[in-house]
Amino acid sequence: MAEPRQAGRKVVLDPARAAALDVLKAVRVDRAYTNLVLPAALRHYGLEGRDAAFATELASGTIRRRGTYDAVLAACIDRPLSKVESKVLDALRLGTHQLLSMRVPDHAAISTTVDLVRARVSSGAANFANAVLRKVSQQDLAGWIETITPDPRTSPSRYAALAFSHPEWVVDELREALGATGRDELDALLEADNENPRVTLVARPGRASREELPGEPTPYSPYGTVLEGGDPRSVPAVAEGRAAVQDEGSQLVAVATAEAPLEGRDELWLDLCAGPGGKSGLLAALAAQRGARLVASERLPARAGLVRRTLLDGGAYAPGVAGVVAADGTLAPYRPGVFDRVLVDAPCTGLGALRRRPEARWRRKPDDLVQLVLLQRQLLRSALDLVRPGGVVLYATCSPVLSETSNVVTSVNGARADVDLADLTPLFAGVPRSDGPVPGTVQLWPHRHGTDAMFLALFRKLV
Ligand SMILES: C[S@@+](CC[C@H](N)C(=O)[O-])C[C@H]1O[C@@H](n2cnc3c(N)ncnc32)[C@H](O)[C@@H]1O
Repeated sequence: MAEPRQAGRKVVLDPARAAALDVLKAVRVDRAYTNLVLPAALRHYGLEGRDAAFATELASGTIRRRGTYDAVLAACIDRPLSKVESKVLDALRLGTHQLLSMRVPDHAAISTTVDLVRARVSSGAANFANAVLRKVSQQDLAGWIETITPDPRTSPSRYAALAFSHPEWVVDELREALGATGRDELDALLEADNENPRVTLVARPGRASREELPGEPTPYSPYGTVLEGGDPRSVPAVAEGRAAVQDEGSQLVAVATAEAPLEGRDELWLDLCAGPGGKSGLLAALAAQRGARLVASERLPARAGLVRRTLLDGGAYAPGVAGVVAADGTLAPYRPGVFDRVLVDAPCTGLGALRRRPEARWRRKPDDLVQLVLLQRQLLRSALDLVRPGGVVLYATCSPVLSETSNVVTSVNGARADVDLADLTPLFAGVPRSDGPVPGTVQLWPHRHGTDAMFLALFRKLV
Protein backbone atom coordinates (compact mmCIF):
# COMPACT_ATOMS: atom_id res chain seq x y z
CA MET A 1 0.00 0.00 0.00
CA ALA A 2 1.44 3.41 -0.93
CA GLU A 3 2.07 5.71 2.02
CA PRO A 4 2.76 9.22 0.77
CA ARG A 5 3.91 12.03 3.03
CA GLN A 6 1.88 15.20 3.30
CA ALA A 7 3.68 18.14 4.95
CA GLY A 8 5.65 15.77 7.15
CA ARG A 9 2.65 13.59 8.07
CA LYS A 10 2.41 10.04 6.80
CA VAL A 11 -0.86 9.51 4.87
CA VAL A 12 -2.20 5.98 4.91
CA LEU A 13 -4.30 5.42 1.79
CA ASP A 14 -7.70 3.94 2.42
CA PRO A 15 -7.44 0.43 0.92
CA ALA A 16 -11.08 0.25 -0.22
CA ARG A 17 -10.69 3.45 -2.24
CA ALA A 18 -7.33 2.36 -3.59
CA ALA A 19 -8.90 -0.94 -4.70
CA ALA A 20 -11.78 0.88 -6.42
CA LEU A 21 -9.31 3.16 -8.23
CA ASP A 22 -7.39 0.10 -9.48
CA VAL A 23 -10.62 -1.42 -10.78
CA LEU A 24 -11.54 1.76 -12.65
CA LYS A 25 -8.12 1.79 -14.28
CA ALA A 26 -8.31 -1.88 -15.31
CA VAL A 27 -11.76 -1.33 -16.82
CA ARG A 28 -10.57 1.77 -18.69
CA VAL A 29 -7.12 0.66 -19.83
CA ASP A 30 -7.40 -3.14 -20.19
CA ARG A 31 -11.10 -3.21 -21.07
CA ALA A 32 -11.48 -5.52 -18.08
CA TYR A 33 -14.86 -6.58 -16.73
CA THR A 34 -15.62 -5.06 -13.33
CA ASN A 35 -16.99 -8.33 -11.95
CA LEU A 36 -13.84 -10.21 -12.92
CA VAL A 37 -11.24 -7.73 -11.65
CA LEU A 38 -13.02 -6.76 -8.43
CA PRO A 39 -12.40 -10.01 -6.53
CA ALA A 40 -8.67 -9.84 -7.30
CA ALA A 41 -8.52 -6.19 -6.15
CA LEU A 42 -10.36 -7.04 -2.92
CA ARG A 43 -7.91 -9.87 -2.26
CA HIS A 44 -4.90 -7.69 -3.09
CA TYR A 45 -5.93 -5.10 -0.49
CA GLY A 46 -7.09 -7.72 2.04
CA LEU A 47 -10.67 -6.40 2.03
CA GLU A 48 -13.50 -8.41 3.57
CA GLY A 49 -17.01 -7.87 4.93
CA ARG A 50 -18.13 -4.25 5.06
CA ASP A 51 -14.88 -2.93 3.57
CA ALA A 52 -15.26 -5.27 0.58
CA ALA A 53 -18.91 -4.20 0.19
CA PHE A 54 -17.86 -0.52 0.32
CA ALA A 55 -15.16 -1.01 -2.33
CA THR A 56 -17.58 -2.98 -4.52
CA GLU A 57 -20.26 -0.28 -4.39
CA LEU A 58 -17.64 2.42 -4.92
CA ALA A 59 -16.20 0.82 -8.07
CA SER A 60 -19.44 -0.54 -9.56
CA GLY A 61 -21.57 2.49 -8.72
CA THR A 62 -18.98 4.91 -10.08
CA ILE A 63 -18.74 2.99 -13.37
CA ARG A 64 -22.53 2.75 -13.75
CA ARG A 65 -23.15 6.44 -13.05
CA ARG A 66 -20.16 7.73 -14.97
CA GLY A 67 -22.41 9.45 -17.53
CA THR A 68 -24.01 11.64 -14.89
CA TYR A 69 -20.79 12.26 -12.97
CA ASP A 70 -18.85 13.30 -16.07
CA ALA A 71 -21.50 15.92 -16.83
CA VAL A 72 -21.24 17.18 -13.22
CA LEU A 73 -17.44 17.26 -13.40
CA ALA A 74 -17.55 19.03 -16.78
CA ALA A 75 -19.62 21.76 -15.11
CA CYS A 76 -16.96 22.14 -12.38
CA ILE A 77 -13.85 22.14 -14.58
CA ASP A 78 -12.99 24.95 -17.01
CA ARG A 79 -11.40 22.70 -19.64
CA PRO A 80 -12.75 19.67 -21.51
CA LEU A 81 -12.63 16.42 -19.51
CA SER A 82 -10.51 14.93 -22.34
CA LYS A 83 -7.73 17.29 -21.18
CA VAL A 84 -7.82 15.97 -17.59
CA GLU A 85 -5.27 13.24 -16.88
CA SER A 86 -7.13 9.89 -16.89
CA LYS A 87 -5.91 8.82 -13.44
CA VAL A 88 -7.09 12.11 -11.96
CA LEU A 89 -10.45 11.83 -13.73
CA ASP A 90 -10.95 8.31 -12.34
CA ALA A 91 -10.29 9.60 -8.82
CA LEU A 92 -12.65 12.55 -9.35
CA ARG A 93 -15.38 10.15 -10.46
CA LEU A 94 -14.87 8.08 -7.31
CA GLY A 95 -15.01 11.20 -5.15
CA THR A 96 -18.17 12.38 -6.94
CA HIS A 97 -19.89 9.03 -6.36
CA GLN A 98 -19.13 9.27 -2.65
CA LEU A 99 -20.36 12.87 -2.48
CA LEU A 100 -23.56 12.43 -4.49
CA SER A 101 -24.69 8.81 -4.06
CA MET A 102 -23.08 7.26 -0.98
CA ARG A 103 -23.53 8.30 2.59
CA VAL A 104 -19.93 9.44 2.98
CA PRO A 105 -19.46 12.78 4.77
CA ASP A 106 -18.15 15.47 2.39
CA HIS A 107 -14.86 15.99 4.24
CA ALA A 108 -14.06 12.27 4.15
CA ALA A 109 -15.01 11.90 0.47
CA ILE A 110 -12.82 14.88 -0.48
CA SER A 111 -9.80 14.24 1.73
CA THR A 112 -9.50 10.53 0.86
CA THR A 113 -9.75 11.31 -2.87
CA VAL A 114 -7.16 14.08 -2.57
CA ASP A 115 -4.83 11.66 -0.74
CA LEU A 116 -5.28 9.12 -3.55
CA VAL A 117 -4.42 11.70 -6.21
CA ARG A 118 -1.41 12.93 -4.24
CA ALA A 119 -0.12 9.34 -3.85
CA ARG A 120 -0.82 8.20 -7.39
CA VAL A 121 -0.25 11.39 -9.41
CA SER A 122 1.21 14.58 -7.83
CA SER A 123 0.65 17.30 -5.24
CA GLY A 124 -0.40 19.73 -7.99
CA ALA A 125 -3.06 17.31 -9.22
CA ALA A 126 -4.19 16.80 -5.61
CA ASN A 127 -4.80 20.53 -5.23
CA PHE A 128 -6.81 20.51 -8.47
CA ALA A 129 -8.87 17.52 -7.24
CA ASN A 130 -9.52 19.31 -3.96
CA ALA A 131 -10.85 22.43 -5.73
CA VAL A 132 -13.05 20.41 -8.13
CA LEU A 133 -14.60 18.20 -5.44
CA ARG A 134 -15.37 21.23 -3.27
CA LYS A 135 -17.43 22.56 -6.17
CA VAL A 136 -19.14 19.16 -6.64
CA SER A 137 -20.04 19.12 -2.93
CA GLN A 138 -22.00 22.38 -3.25
CA GLN A 139 -25.12 20.56 -4.54
CA ASP A 140 -26.71 17.17 -3.96
CA LEU A 141 -27.46 14.74 -6.81
CA ALA A 142 -30.97 16.12 -7.44
CA GLY A 143 -29.58 19.66 -7.61
CA TRP A 144 -26.86 18.64 -10.05
CA ILE A 145 -29.35 16.79 -12.25
CA GLU A 146 -31.39 20.01 -12.45
CA THR A 147 -28.21 21.86 -13.43
CA ILE A 148 -26.81 19.48 -16.06
CA THR A 149 -29.93 18.23 -17.84
CA PRO A 150 -32.04 19.83 -20.58
CA ASP A 151 -35.83 20.16 -20.30
CA PRO A 152 -37.23 16.57 -20.33
CA ARG A 153 -40.28 17.72 -22.34
CA THR A 154 -38.20 18.96 -25.28
CA SER A 155 -35.20 16.56 -25.02
CA PRO A 156 -36.50 13.43 -23.26
CA SER A 157 -33.70 11.07 -24.36
CA ARG A 158 -30.88 13.48 -23.55
CA TYR A 159 -32.52 14.22 -20.21
CA ALA A 160 -32.83 10.52 -19.32
CA ALA A 161 -29.30 9.78 -20.58
CA LEU A 162 -27.80 12.40 -18.24
CA ALA A 163 -30.13 11.95 -15.27
CA PHE A 164 -29.89 8.13 -15.26
CA SER A 165 -26.44 7.66 -16.76
CA HIS A 166 -27.15 5.61 -19.89
CA PRO A 167 -25.98 6.25 -23.46
CA GLU A 168 -28.73 8.02 -25.37
CA TRP A 169 -29.14 5.20 -27.94
CA VAL A 170 -29.65 2.73 -25.08
CA VAL A 171 -32.34 4.98 -23.60
CA ASP A 172 -34.09 4.99 -27.00
CA GLU A 173 -33.89 1.20 -27.36
CA LEU A 174 -35.23 0.61 -23.85
CA ARG A 175 -38.07 3.11 -24.33
CA GLU A 176 -39.10 1.32 -27.54
CA ALA A 177 -38.89 -2.06 -25.82
CA LEU A 178 -41.15 -0.90 -22.98
CA GLY A 179 -43.76 -0.03 -25.61
CA ALA A 180 -46.71 2.26 -25.28
CA THR A 181 -48.07 0.63 -22.11
CA GLY A 182 -44.75 0.78 -20.25
CA ARG A 183 -43.53 4.16 -21.43
CA ASP A 184 -44.07 5.85 -18.06
CA GLU A 185 -41.84 3.16 -16.50
CA LEU A 186 -38.70 4.26 -18.34
CA ASP A 187 -37.28 6.20 -15.37
CA ALA A 188 -37.91 3.24 -13.04
CA LEU A 189 -36.16 0.86 -15.45
CA LEU A 190 -33.14 3.14 -15.89
CA GLU A 191 -32.93 3.63 -12.11
CA ALA A 192 -33.12 -0.15 -11.56
CA ASP A 193 -30.14 -0.54 -13.94
CA ASN A 194 -28.14 1.63 -11.53
CA GLU A 195 -28.82 -0.52 -8.47
CA ASN A 196 -26.53 -3.28 -7.27
CA PRO A 197 -28.67 -6.42 -7.70
CA ARG A 198 -29.01 -8.69 -4.69
CA VAL A 199 -27.36 -12.07 -5.08
CA THR A 200 -29.77 -14.85 -6.09
CA LEU A 201 -28.96 -18.51 -5.56
CA VAL A 202 -30.39 -21.56 -7.31
CA ALA A 203 -30.66 -25.01 -5.74
CA ARG A 204 -30.10 -27.59 -8.49
CA PRO A 205 -33.06 -29.92 -7.93
CA GLY A 206 -32.19 -33.47 -6.93
CA ARG A 207 -28.79 -32.25 -5.73
CA ALA A 208 -29.78 -29.49 -3.30
CA SER A 209 -33.01 -28.15 -1.86
CA ARG A 210 -33.76 -24.47 -1.53
CA GLU A 211 -34.47 -25.03 2.18
CA GLU A 212 -30.77 -25.66 2.73
CA LEU A 213 -29.88 -22.30 1.13
CA PRO A 214 -29.76 -19.03 3.08
CA GLY A 215 -32.05 -16.14 2.11
CA GLU A 216 -35.71 -15.61 1.26
CA PRO A 217 -37.38 -17.76 -1.43
CA THR A 218 -37.49 -16.10 -4.84
CA PRO A 219 -41.04 -15.03 -5.75
CA TYR A 220 -41.27 -16.78 -9.14
CA SER A 221 -38.64 -19.51 -9.43
CA PRO A 222 -39.30 -22.56 -7.25
CA TYR A 223 -35.56 -23.18 -6.91
CA GLY A 224 -34.12 -19.82 -5.85
CA THR A 225 -33.36 -17.73 -2.79
CA VAL A 226 -32.35 -14.08 -2.50
CA LEU A 227 -29.43 -13.33 -0.20
CA GLU A 228 -29.36 -10.28 2.05
CA GLY A 229 -25.58 -10.17 1.86
CA GLY A 230 -22.50 -12.23 2.56
CA ASP A 231 -20.26 -14.26 0.32
CA PRO A 232 -22.22 -16.92 -1.61
CA ARG A 233 -19.08 -19.06 -1.87
CA SER A 234 -19.32 -19.68 1.87
CA VAL A 235 -22.63 -21.54 1.35
CA PRO A 236 -21.73 -25.27 1.42
CA ALA A 237 -24.11 -26.28 -1.41
CA VAL A 238 -22.58 -23.57 -3.63
CA ALA A 239 -19.02 -24.61 -2.76
CA GLU A 240 -19.97 -28.21 -3.65
CA GLY A 241 -21.58 -27.27 -7.01
CA ARG A 242 -25.05 -28.45 -5.96
CA ALA A 243 -26.26 -24.85 -5.95
CA ALA A 244 -25.02 -21.73 -7.73
CA VAL A 245 -25.41 -18.00 -8.10
CA GLN A 246 -28.05 -17.40 -10.81
CA ASP A 247 -30.42 -14.54 -11.60
CA GLU A 248 -34.06 -15.51 -11.11
CA GLY A 249 -34.87 -14.62 -14.73
CA SER A 250 -32.21 -17.06 -15.93
CA GLN A 251 -33.68 -19.73 -13.66
CA LEU A 252 -37.07 -19.13 -15.27
CA VAL A 253 -35.55 -19.58 -18.75
CA ALA A 254 -34.23 -23.02 -17.80
CA VAL A 255 -37.50 -23.96 -16.05
CA ALA A 256 -39.60 -22.87 -19.07
CA THR A 257 -37.35 -24.88 -21.42
CA ALA A 258 -37.88 -27.96 -19.25
CA GLU A 259 -41.60 -27.45 -18.65
CA ALA A 260 -42.88 -26.43 -22.08
CA PRO A 261 -45.59 -29.00 -22.90
CA LEU A 262 -44.38 -31.74 -25.23
CA GLU A 263 -46.05 -34.79 -26.71
CA GLY A 264 -44.18 -38.04 -27.07
CA ARG A 265 -40.49 -38.72 -26.54
CA ASP A 266 -38.70 -36.46 -24.05
CA GLU A 267 -35.21 -37.90 -23.69
CA LEU A 268 -32.56 -35.69 -25.25
CA TRP A 269 -32.19 -31.96 -24.63
CA LEU A 270 -29.72 -29.46 -26.12
CA ASP A 271 -28.40 -26.17 -24.76
CA LEU A 272 -26.99 -24.67 -27.98
CA CYS A 273 -25.18 -21.63 -26.45
CA ALA A 274 -24.26 -22.99 -23.06
CA GLY A 275 -21.21 -21.04 -21.86
CA PRO A 276 -20.43 -20.48 -19.03
CA GLY A 277 -23.06 -23.04 -18.02
CA GLY A 278 -25.49 -21.43 -15.59
CA LYS A 279 -28.66 -22.55 -17.36
CA SER A 280 -27.12 -25.90 -18.31
CA GLY A 281 -26.54 -26.56 -14.60
CA LEU A 282 -30.24 -26.18 -13.81
CA LEU A 283 -31.41 -27.85 -17.05
CA ALA A 284 -29.27 -30.94 -16.43
CA ALA A 285 -30.69 -31.30 -12.92
CA LEU A 286 -34.24 -30.98 -14.28
CA ALA A 287 -33.46 -33.45 -17.09
CA ALA A 288 -32.15 -35.99 -14.57
CA GLN A 289 -35.43 -35.84 -12.66
CA ARG A 290 -37.30 -36.73 -15.87
CA GLY A 291 -34.93 -39.45 -17.03
CA ALA A 292 -33.74 -37.17 -19.88
CA ARG A 293 -30.17 -36.07 -20.69
CA LEU A 294 -28.68 -32.76 -21.75
CA VAL A 295 -26.02 -31.99 -24.36
CA ALA A 296 -24.38 -28.65 -23.59
CA SER A 297 -22.85 -27.02 -26.66
CA GLU A 298 -20.77 -23.83 -26.82
CA ARG A 299 -18.69 -22.27 -29.60
CA LEU A 300 -15.69 -21.08 -27.57
CA PRO A 301 -13.54 -23.95 -26.25
CA ALA A 302 -12.55 -22.00 -23.12
CA ARG A 303 -16.20 -21.35 -22.28
CA ALA A 304 -17.07 -24.98 -23.07
CA GLY A 305 -14.44 -25.78 -20.40
CA LEU A 306 -16.36 -23.63 -17.91
CA VAL A 307 -19.57 -25.49 -18.81
CA ARG A 308 -17.79 -28.81 -18.24
CA ARG A 309 -16.65 -27.60 -14.81
CA THR A 310 -20.21 -26.54 -13.94
CA LEU A 311 -21.60 -29.93 -14.96
CA LEU A 312 -19.10 -32.08 -13.09
CA ASP A 313 -20.09 -33.79 -9.87
CA GLY A 314 -16.92 -35.09 -8.29
CA GLY A 315 -14.88 -36.55 -11.15
CA ALA A 316 -17.83 -37.45 -13.42
CA TYR A 317 -20.65 -35.61 -15.12
CA ALA A 318 -23.59 -34.79 -12.88
CA PRO A 319 -26.80 -36.78 -13.38
CA GLY A 320 -28.67 -35.67 -16.50
CA VAL A 321 -25.57 -34.70 -18.50
CA ALA A 322 -24.96 -36.46 -21.82
CA GLY A 323 -21.89 -34.41 -22.70
CA VAL A 324 -20.32 -31.02 -23.33
CA VAL A 325 -19.30 -30.12 -26.89
CA ALA A 326 -17.29 -27.16 -28.18
CA ALA A 327 -19.11 -26.41 -31.44
CA ASP A 328 -20.43 -23.51 -33.49
CA GLY A 329 -24.19 -23.67 -33.06
CA THR A 330 -24.77 -22.48 -36.62
CA LEU A 331 -22.93 -25.55 -37.95
CA ALA A 332 -23.69 -27.84 -35.03
CA PRO A 333 -22.42 -31.41 -35.47
CA TYR A 334 -25.71 -33.09 -34.57
CA ARG A 335 -28.23 -34.99 -36.67
CA PRO A 336 -31.25 -32.85 -37.64
CA GLY A 337 -34.35 -33.73 -35.64
CA VAL A 338 -32.50 -35.60 -32.92
CA PHE A 339 -33.40 -33.39 -29.92
CA ASP A 340 -36.70 -33.17 -28.05
CA ARG A 341 -36.00 -29.79 -26.42
CA VAL A 342 -33.51 -27.11 -27.42
CA LEU A 343 -32.56 -23.91 -25.61
CA VAL A 344 -31.05 -21.05 -27.63
CA ASP A 345 -29.79 -18.61 -25.00
CA ALA A 346 -28.47 -16.37 -27.73
CA PRO A 347 -25.43 -14.10 -27.60
CA CYS A 348 -26.94 -10.59 -27.37
CA THR A 349 -26.20 -7.00 -26.38
CA GLY A 350 -26.93 -7.84 -22.73
CA LEU A 351 -28.82 -4.55 -22.35
CA GLY A 352 -31.23 -6.33 -20.00
CA ALA A 353 -28.47 -7.18 -17.53
CA LEU A 354 -26.88 -3.76 -17.05
CA ARG A 355 -27.24 -4.02 -13.25
CA ARG A 356 -24.77 -6.88 -13.25
CA ARG A 357 -22.27 -5.51 -15.75
CA PRO A 358 -21.43 -1.96 -14.72
CA GLU A 359 -19.27 -1.14 -17.76
CA ALA A 360 -21.47 -2.86 -20.39
CA ARG A 361 -23.61 0.18 -21.24
CA TRP A 362 -20.48 2.17 -22.18
CA ARG A 363 -18.93 -0.64 -24.25
CA ARG A 364 -21.87 -1.63 -26.42
CA LYS A 365 -22.35 0.28 -29.69
CA PRO A 366 -25.45 0.42 -31.91
CA ASP A 367 -23.44 -1.28 -34.69
CA ASP A 368 -23.08 -4.41 -32.50
CA LEU A 369 -26.75 -5.07 -33.11
CA VAL A 370 -26.31 -5.79 -36.82
CA GLN A 371 -23.88 -8.69 -36.31
CA LEU A 372 -25.71 -10.03 -33.28
CA VAL A 373 -29.10 -10.11 -34.96
CA LEU A 374 -27.68 -12.05 -37.93
CA LEU A 375 -26.13 -14.58 -35.55
CA GLN A 376 -29.30 -14.83 -33.44
CA ARG A 377 -31.37 -15.69 -36.52
CA GLN A 378 -28.85 -18.28 -37.69
CA LEU A 379 -28.72 -19.92 -34.26
CA LEU A 380 -32.51 -20.01 -33.97
CA ARG A 381 -32.85 -21.53 -37.47
CA SER A 382 -30.21 -24.11 -36.60
CA ALA A 383 -32.04 -25.00 -33.35
CA LEU A 384 -35.30 -25.44 -35.28
CA ASP A 385 -33.50 -27.86 -37.63
CA LEU A 386 -32.08 -29.85 -34.72
CA VAL A 387 -35.39 -30.39 -32.89
CA ARG A 388 -37.68 -33.29 -33.83
CA PRO A 389 -41.20 -32.70 -35.20
CA GLY A 390 -43.37 -32.04 -32.15
CA GLY A 391 -40.34 -30.90 -30.15
CA VAL A 392 -39.80 -27.42 -28.70
CA VAL A 393 -37.20 -24.67 -29.02
CA LEU A 394 -36.94 -21.89 -26.46
CA TYR A 395 -35.28 -18.72 -27.75
CA ALA A 396 -34.02 -16.38 -25.00
CA THR A 397 -31.98 -13.18 -24.75
CA CYS A 398 -30.88 -11.12 -21.75
CA SER A 399 -31.87 -8.09 -23.76
CA PRO A 400 -35.30 -6.53 -24.32
CA VAL A 401 -34.13 -4.71 -27.48
CA LEU A 402 -36.79 -5.32 -30.14
CA SER A 403 -34.41 -6.11 -32.98
CA GLU A 404 -33.02 -8.99 -30.86
CA THR A 405 -36.41 -10.16 -29.57
CA SER A 406 -39.61 -9.65 -31.56
CA ASN A 407 -37.86 -8.99 -34.88
CA VAL A 408 -35.78 -12.19 -34.71
CA VAL A 409 -38.75 -14.26 -33.62
CA THR A 410 -41.21 -12.93 -36.22
CA SER A 411 -38.75 -12.99 -39.11
CA VAL A 412 -37.66 -16.60 -38.45
CA ASN A 413 -41.22 -17.73 -37.78
CA GLY A 414 -42.49 -16.00 -40.94
CA ALA A 415 -39.86 -17.68 -43.10
CA ARG A 416 -40.59 -21.27 -42.01
CA ALA A 417 -43.63 -23.39 -42.72
CA ASP A 418 -42.47 -26.17 -40.36
CA VAL A 419 -42.68 -24.25 -37.06
CA ASP A 420 -45.22 -22.38 -34.96
CA LEU A 421 -44.70 -19.72 -32.35
CA ALA A 422 -46.30 -21.35 -29.29
CA ASP A 423 -47.92 -19.66 -26.29
CA LEU A 424 -45.50 -19.43 -23.40
CA THR A 425 -47.69 -17.26 -21.21
CA PRO A 426 -49.52 -20.12 -19.34
CA LEU A 427 -46.14 -21.07 -17.83
CA PHE A 428 -45.79 -17.47 -16.60
CA ALA A 429 -49.31 -17.11 -15.22
CA GLY A 430 -47.83 -16.41 -11.76
CA VAL A 431 -45.54 -13.64 -13.03
CA PRO A 432 -47.61 -10.44 -13.34
CA ARG A 433 -47.16 -8.13 -16.33
CA SER A 434 -44.73 -10.44 -18.10
CA ASP A 435 -46.28 -10.39 -21.59
CA GLY A 436 -43.69 -9.97 -24.34
CA PRO A 437 -43.84 -7.76 -27.43
CA VAL A 438 -45.26 -10.57 -29.63
CA PRO A 439 -48.37 -12.48 -28.47
CA GLY A 440 -47.33 -15.64 -26.60
CA THR A 441 -43.83 -14.37 -25.76
CA VAL A 442 -42.59 -13.28 -22.33
CA GLN A 443 -40.55 -10.26 -21.24
CA LEU A 444 -39.22 -9.90 -17.69
CA TRP A 445 -37.97 -6.56 -16.30
CA PRO A 446 -35.65 -5.51 -13.47
CA HIS A 447 -38.02 -2.78 -12.26
CA ARG A 448 -41.13 -5.01 -12.38
CA HIS A 449 -39.80 -8.43 -11.42
CA GLY A 450 -36.39 -7.81 -9.85
CA THR A 451 -34.85 -10.04 -12.55
CA ASP A 452 -32.67 -9.30 -15.55
CA ALA A 453 -34.74 -8.24 -18.57
CA MET A 454 -34.94 -11.74 -20.08
CA PHE A 455 -36.99 -12.27 -23.24
CA LEU A 456 -38.41 -15.72 -23.99
CA ALA A 457 -40.21 -17.16 -27.02
CA LEU A 458 -41.29 -20.76 -27.54
CA PHE A 459 -41.38 -22.51 -30.92
CA ARG A 460 -42.94 -25.87 -31.66
CA LYS A 461 -41.82 -27.88 -34.68
CA LEU A 462 -44.86 -29.02 -36.60
CA VAL A 463 -45.43 -32.75 -37.02
C1 LIG B 1 -25.91 -15.46 -23.40
S1 LIG B 1 -24.51 -16.45 -23.38
C2 LIG B 1 -25.12 -17.96 -22.78
C3 LIG B 1 -25.23 -18.01 -21.26
C4 LIG B 1 -25.46 -19.42 -20.75
N1 LIG B 1 -26.63 -20.03 -21.36
C5 LIG B 1 -25.58 -19.48 -19.25
O1 LIG B 1 -26.72 -19.48 -18.74
O2 LIG B 1 -24.55 -19.53 -18.59
C6 LIG B 1 -24.27 -16.81 -25.06
C7 LIG B 1 -23.16 -17.79 -25.34
O3 LIG B 1 -23.21 -18.10 -26.74
C8 LIG B 1 -21.90 -18.35 -27.17
N2 LIG B 1 -21.87 -18.26 -28.64
C9 LIG B 1 -21.62 -17.19 -29.42
N3 LIG B 1 -21.69 -17.55 -30.71
C10 LIG B 1 -22.01 -18.87 -30.74
C11 LIG B 1 -22.20 -19.80 -31.78
N4 LIG B 1 -22.09 -19.46 -33.07
N5 LIG B 1 -22.50 -21.07 -31.45
C12 LIG B 1 -22.61 -21.44 -30.15
N6 LIG B 1 -22.41 -20.60 -29.13
C13 LIG B 1 -22.12 -19.32 -29.42
C14 LIG B 1 -21.09 -17.30 -26.46
O4 LIG B 1 -19.72 -17.66 -26.44
C15 LIG B 1 -21.75 -17.30 -25.07
O5 LIG B 1 -21.08 -18.19 -24.24
